[in-house]
Amino acid sequence: MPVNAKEIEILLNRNNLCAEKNNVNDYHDTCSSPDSGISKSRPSSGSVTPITFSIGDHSESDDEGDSEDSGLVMKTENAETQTMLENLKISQKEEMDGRWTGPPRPLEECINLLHSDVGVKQLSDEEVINLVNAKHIPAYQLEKAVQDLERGVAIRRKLSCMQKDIKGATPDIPYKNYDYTMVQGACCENVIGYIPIPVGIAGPLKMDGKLHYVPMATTEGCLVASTNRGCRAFMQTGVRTRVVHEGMSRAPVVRFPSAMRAAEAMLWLGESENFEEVKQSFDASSRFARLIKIHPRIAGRYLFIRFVAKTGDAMGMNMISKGTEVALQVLQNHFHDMEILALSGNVCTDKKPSAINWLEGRGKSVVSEAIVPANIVENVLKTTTAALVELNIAKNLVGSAAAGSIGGFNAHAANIVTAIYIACGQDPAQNVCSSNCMTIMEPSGEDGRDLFISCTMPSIECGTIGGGTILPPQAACLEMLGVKGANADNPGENARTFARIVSAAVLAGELSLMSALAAGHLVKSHLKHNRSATLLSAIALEQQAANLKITSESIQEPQSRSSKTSSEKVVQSIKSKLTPVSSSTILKPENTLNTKGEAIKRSPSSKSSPVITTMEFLSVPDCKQT
Ligand SMILES: CC(C)(COP(=O)([O-])OP(=O)([O-])OC[C@H]1O[C@@H](n2cnc3c(N)ncnc32)[C@H](O)[C@@H]1OP(=O)([O-])[O-])[C@@H](O)C(=O)NCCC(=O)NCCSC(=O)C[C@@](C)(O)CC(=O)[O-]
Ligand SMILES: NC(=O)C1=CN([C@@H]2O[C@H](COP(=O)(O)OP(=O)(O)OC[C@H]3O[C@@H](n4cnc5c(N)ncnc54)[C@H](OP(=O)(O)O)[C@@H]3O)[C@@H](O)[C@H]2O)C=CC1
Repeated sequence: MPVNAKEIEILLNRNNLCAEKNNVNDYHDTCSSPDSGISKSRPSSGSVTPITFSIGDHSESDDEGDSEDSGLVMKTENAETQTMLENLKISQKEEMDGRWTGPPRPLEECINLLHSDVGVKQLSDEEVINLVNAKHIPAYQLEKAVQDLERGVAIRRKLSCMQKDIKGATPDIPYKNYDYTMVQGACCENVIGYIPIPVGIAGPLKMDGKLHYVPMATTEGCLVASTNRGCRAFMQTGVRTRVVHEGMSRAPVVRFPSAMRAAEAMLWLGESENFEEVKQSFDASSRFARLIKIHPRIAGRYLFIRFVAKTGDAMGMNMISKGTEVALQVLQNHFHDMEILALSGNVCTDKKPSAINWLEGRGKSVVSEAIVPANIVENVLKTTTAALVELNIAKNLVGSAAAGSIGGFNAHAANIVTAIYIACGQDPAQNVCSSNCMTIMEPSGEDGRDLFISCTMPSIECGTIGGGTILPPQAACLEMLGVKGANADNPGENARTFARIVSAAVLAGELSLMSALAAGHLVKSHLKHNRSATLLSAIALEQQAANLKITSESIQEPQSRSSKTSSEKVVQSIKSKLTPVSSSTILKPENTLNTKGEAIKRSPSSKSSPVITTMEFLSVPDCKQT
């Protein structure tokens, strides 16, 4: 179908909006939001949807967003615009090849096409949406229905844009050029895109004689810099690590007719031949999961049976859950009156704070240590061993005890664990127990000016295969650490190495943050690395403008959608929209208050020129200080 001028205008406007918001739009919607050009139109006959999207004739559009669109139409004389139009024509034609571009056809016709062999690809997005709304396609199975992963995601975005509450948000969530084959059936459902998170690198981290570069995905400025400084401090002497225990756990809750009967089952599990019988079934469920311990805990008629298993290179929750289900069948063969209440009874304990993981361990239990020479403590960390040791006792040991902490005898292990977990495709919810850590610092060397530091982390739940580790960017981060996937020669070795790296990186993070706290540098460093100066100066300008009572009409929505993604644009738009203050809006010097609410006395020079223009105001250096 030929592309008409109105459509191109609308597409261009959408494109323009996206580009304005993101500067890059190759992974964004060009047509996903009513705000960005898709209009409501009356449903055609056969359609059951109260609101539909029209990609065809927009002449009848009554969308309230239209006026916004028309205000943004670009002049076609512009050469750059012409090129964009041509590109859009081409891309639209490619997109439409073989797909219906006319007004939606009757529902019955679409249903027939849906169930035909080749027909589904011919349905327009609008027709697919009609089928979803008429409950012929579940919205969560769009990818399967249209036999195209990215198109399925794109249509779901259009559907979600129809929900009033979220329609404005979706275009800022990228979705294009992503490998959804890895996501389907493994990592996420009802997909509408992905969230890009900045990934920094800390290192080299010298650990057990090898250098590692540690990827960390975070939005907390200062965190990577801090961990990097810790790594730098370890460069001379290195970090030593050891995995001291290994075992993932799953603890179902079962119930018996009496507490005596529950006790009987508990004692039965303690017999070695019975353990062997259960283990045989458990181990048969996987090539890598190996039951090493059963730890039952009784509470009246309830029995919590904590199965502990090695899980090779996988974090192992799916594997161990599968094995546990089989093992429970064995137990039920012996105890017919045993009632299985749930496969997880919280004694596991997964993704919740608990003493049991802190005491018994879960996943990999790792200890790491390093000695930092006095000159490094003083020159790189800007503090002293004595100050660090004293602070560590006061904060990480006494402070955490005073807070009633379980496993939180550290400064910020969770920061490092979570950033590495997100980068490396771990289950981020497992940061809860994986961050259990006790940091110990002691004076070392002949004069006690060197620092001994260690971190003990009993429950690092991690893997290098399974879960999110299969996604290409996350797998690349594991690759950077040399631990991607299964270790063919020695299954489990990659996951153990990964756990050691996590622990060594935590050691680096602990050392650096504790040093910053001891030196009184925390706030200074976070104000430098952890606050958007551009955005804040834009906000400060807005506040200044408001304080100076510049007419509200002269500042039009500085935080409007089209400008909020670029703080520079906010500044620019404020600058461009601020007009010189007319004499009717001149501020009397005595009406101008400083931040303490006191009247600001103007200098004679400012008095001699009573009309303060906005540009003058913007150039006043003090305006940053609000
Ligand atoms: C920010 C620093 C590192 C500056 O530290 P500095 O000593 O002023 O920096 P420097 O310029 O002298 O450089 C020293 C080394 O730091 C590294 N470094 C320095 N700058 C960078 C950078 N931009 N990017 C990457 N690496 C950087 C780098 O390794 C460098 O060595 P070089 O390579 O030059 O020989 C320091 O002040 C610091 O570590 N601050 C602590 C920040 C921190 O740990 N934040 C974590 C979050 S706090 C929190 O969330 C938890 C909390 C606090 O609530 C928990 C609690 O209750 O305790
Ligand atoms: N089910 C649950 O209760 C929970 C699940 N999760 C989720 O579980 C997922 C992770 O489960 P997990 O069991 O780790 O991973 P998977 O479910 O992906 O299982 C690992 C798979 O890798 C195979 N494998 C191949 N080589 C190895 C090797 N060297 N070592 C170990 N396994 C190998 C295993 O084989 P084989 O089939 O022979 O075992 C198994 O099929 C994550 O997405 C996480 O978010 C998180 C918490 C709870």
